[in-house]
Amino acid sequence: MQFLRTLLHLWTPYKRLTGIFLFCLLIEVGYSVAAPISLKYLVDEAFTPKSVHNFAIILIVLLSTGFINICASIYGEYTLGNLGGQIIKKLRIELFTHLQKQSLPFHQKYRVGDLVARFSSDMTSLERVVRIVFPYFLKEALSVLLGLFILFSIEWKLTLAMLVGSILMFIGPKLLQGRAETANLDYKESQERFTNTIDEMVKGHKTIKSLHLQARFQDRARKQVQELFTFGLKLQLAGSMMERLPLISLLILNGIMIGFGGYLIFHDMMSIGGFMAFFTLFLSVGQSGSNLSSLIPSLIDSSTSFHRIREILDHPATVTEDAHSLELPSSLPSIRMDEVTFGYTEEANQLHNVSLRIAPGSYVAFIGPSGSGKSTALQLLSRFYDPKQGSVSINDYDIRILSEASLRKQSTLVTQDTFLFNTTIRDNLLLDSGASEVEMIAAAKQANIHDVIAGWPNGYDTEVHHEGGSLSGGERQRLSIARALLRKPNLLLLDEVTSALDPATESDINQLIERLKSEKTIVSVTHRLSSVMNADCIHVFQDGRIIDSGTHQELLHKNNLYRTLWDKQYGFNLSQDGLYATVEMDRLAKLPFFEGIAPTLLKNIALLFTTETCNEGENIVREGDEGNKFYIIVRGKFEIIKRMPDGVERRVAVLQDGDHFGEIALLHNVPRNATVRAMGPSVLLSVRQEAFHRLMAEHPQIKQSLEHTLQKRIG
Ligand SMILES: Nc1ncnc2c1ncn2[C@@H]1O[C@H](COP(=O)(O)OP(=O)(O)OP(=O)(O)O)[C@@H](O)[C@H]1O
Repeated sequence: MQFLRTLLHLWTPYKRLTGIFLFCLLIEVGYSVAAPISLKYLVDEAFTPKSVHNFAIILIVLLSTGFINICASIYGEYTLGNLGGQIIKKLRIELFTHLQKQSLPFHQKYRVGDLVARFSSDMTSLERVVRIVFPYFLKEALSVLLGLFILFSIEWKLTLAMLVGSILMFIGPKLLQGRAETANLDYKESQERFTNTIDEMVKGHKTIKSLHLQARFQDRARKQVQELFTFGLKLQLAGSMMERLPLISLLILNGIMIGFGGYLIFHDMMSIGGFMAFFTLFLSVGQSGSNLSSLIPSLIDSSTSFHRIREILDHPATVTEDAHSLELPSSLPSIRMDEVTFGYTEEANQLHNVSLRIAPGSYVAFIGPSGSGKSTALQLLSRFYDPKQGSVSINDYDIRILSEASLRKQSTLVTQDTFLFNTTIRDNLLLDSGASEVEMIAAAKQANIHDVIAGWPNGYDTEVHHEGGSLSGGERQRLSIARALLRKPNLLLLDEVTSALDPATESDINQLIERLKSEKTIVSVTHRLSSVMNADCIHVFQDGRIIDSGTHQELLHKNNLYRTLWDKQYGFNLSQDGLYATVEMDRLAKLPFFEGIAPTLLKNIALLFTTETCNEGENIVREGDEGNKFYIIVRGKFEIIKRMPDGVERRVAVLQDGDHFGEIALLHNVPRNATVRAMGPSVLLSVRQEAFHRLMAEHPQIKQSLEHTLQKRIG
C-alpha cells in the first residue's frame, strides 16, 4: 500500500499528463464495465419484446461509445508513455546526480556491481512498473470498483453474496506475500553477489592469473550460481502460487453466483437479461480482481527495486556543499590545518590534532612510515573527507564553505590510482579543461609522455580501453600528471606520483616539480626521501601525528625518525631504466646482522646480490615455502600477509624502500612465516643462501656474526 502511494507520488509533479491519462482511463474502464449492461437491455428491451427500434438505439450507442473508447485508449497509452518516460528520466538523472555528490566513504561502502545493478536491473524493474504494471493495476482496480457499483445497482443481494466470497480471493495472496517478498530479496541479493564476483574477476583477472586463484573463483562462482538457481526456483514457486490462488477463489465465486442467481430468476426476483448482464459483468470484475492479484508479484519486485534505489537517494552526502558557498579567488594558495582530528570510522581516528601551515608557492612534502596518515591528510586538503574536529583552510577560507567547483578549479589531486576514461588519449587529457592542442602537447612533454604517445600509430587519437589497463602503470601515471597540469591548478596535491615510474622518469618528474615550485603551491606525499630533499618544508608523520617538520638538512641534523628513514634509503645505485641495482658497502654495514664485519668482506657480500624486479600483485615470498633468499627492497612497497587461524589472509605490515626481509634464510632452511606481495612495480636485491654459504665457508666470522645477531633478534 505504501509503495502504491509512493508510485502515485511519483506522478504528482506531472499533473497535466496525469489528468489526461486518468480521464482516458476512466472512459476506457467506464466502457468496459458499462458494455455488459447492454446485454440486459438487448435481452429485456429489444430481443424479448422484439423491438427493432430499441435494438437500433442500443446498437448505435454501443458502436459510438466503442469508437470513443478506442480513441481514448490510444491517447491514454500515448500519454502514459510520455508520463512514465518523464518519471524514469527524472529518477535516472536524480540517481546519477546523487551518486556524483557522494564522496569516498560512500564508494567504499557500495561496490561497483551494487551501483550498476541499481541503474540496470532495479531501474528496469521500476520502469516496467511505472509504465505498465501500475497503470494496469489502476485500471483493474477502477474496473473492480465501478463494476461492483453497477453490480450492486443490478442486484444487491447477489452482489453481497459475491463480495463475501471474494474475500477468499485476498486471503491466499496475503498469506503468501511475506514468502514471496523474502524469495525476491534473496534472489536479488544472490544476483548482486554474483555480479560482484564477475566484476572482481574481470577487474582482477591479472592478479587472479598470477596468483593462480582461478579454482577459488570458480568455486565461489559455482556456489553463487547454485544459490541463484535455488532462490530462482523459490521465487518462481512463490510467484506461480500467488498467480494461481485467485483462480480457485474465482471458481468458488462462480458457484455462488450461478446458484443464487438461478434462485432469484426462479422466484421472479431477477430478469434473464439482468442475470446475463450480471454474469458477464461479474466475470469481467472477477477477471479484473484476479489480474489485480497477479500484478502483486511485479509490484513487490519493483517495490524492492525502488527501495534499493531510494536507499542510494537517501544516502546523505558526507561532504556537502554549503548553501551559501563562496568562490575561492584565484591566487597562489596558502594552506592551514588547525588541530585536525579525523577517522574513517566513528570508532578510531587516523589523524590526531594535526596542525600545519603551508606558505603560498611553497613545495611541501609529507613523509613517514606506511600507514602514518600522510595520504589521509592530503585527502583532507582536497576535501574528499571533512575533519571530525579542527579545520582545513585555503587562503584563510575554511574549505567547508567553499564551492566545490572553485575548490576543484584551484586544486588538483594526482594519486597513484590513475583512472582513464574509455575514450581517446586526447579526450582523457583535455577533459573539460578548455586547453588548446598546443597546451596539451606542452603538458604531455612536461610529464614526459609526449614521445610515447607520438610513437603510437594513432598518437593522441589512440583509444583507451579497460580504463587504461593496456597502458603501463608509469604511462598511466604520466598521463594523469599531464592531465593535472592542463587544468592549471594553483594547488597541486601529489600522492606517491613517482612510485610507479622508472628512475629516469622519476627524476624528470622531480625536475618538473622543481620548475613548477614557484608557480604553484605543491604538497607531495612520498615515501622516497631522495625526491623531496629540495622541499621547502618536510612534515614527518607518525601514527597520525606530525612529529617533526623542517628542511631536509634540518631534519637530518635532528637525528630522529627522518634520519632513520634516510639512512635506510641511502646507499643503493639504480640504473636509469630501473633494471639493475647495486648496494654500497656502507649501507650493508647498517644491517644489524652485518655489524662488525670487516669492510673488505662487506664488499664481497655486496657483490653477491642480484637485482630482481616485480610487478603489482606478484608474490616474492609465499608463506610456507622453503626460504633460501634474503632480500633488500631498493624501490617499491610490499605487504606482508599472514594466514590467520580462521584461514583468512591479513596484511600485518608494509615494507618499503630500504627495508629487508628473509635474513634467517641466509643460515637455515626454515619455511617462510608470511607472504610478501608487491603493491606496485618494485626493484629488490636478493642473495641466495648457497652463494652466501660459500662466502661463509671462506670467512667463518660472517657466520658467527650473523648467528649472534639473529639469535639476539629471535631470542
Ligand atoms: N578508506 C579507508 N578506510 C579505513 N581506513 C583507512 C582508509 N584509508 C586508509 N585507512 C587507514 O588509515 C591509516 C592511515 O592511512 P594513510 O593511507 O593515510 O597512510 P599513509 O601514511 O599515506 O600510508 P602509505 O604510505 O602506506 O600510503 C592506515 O591505518 C590505513 O589503514
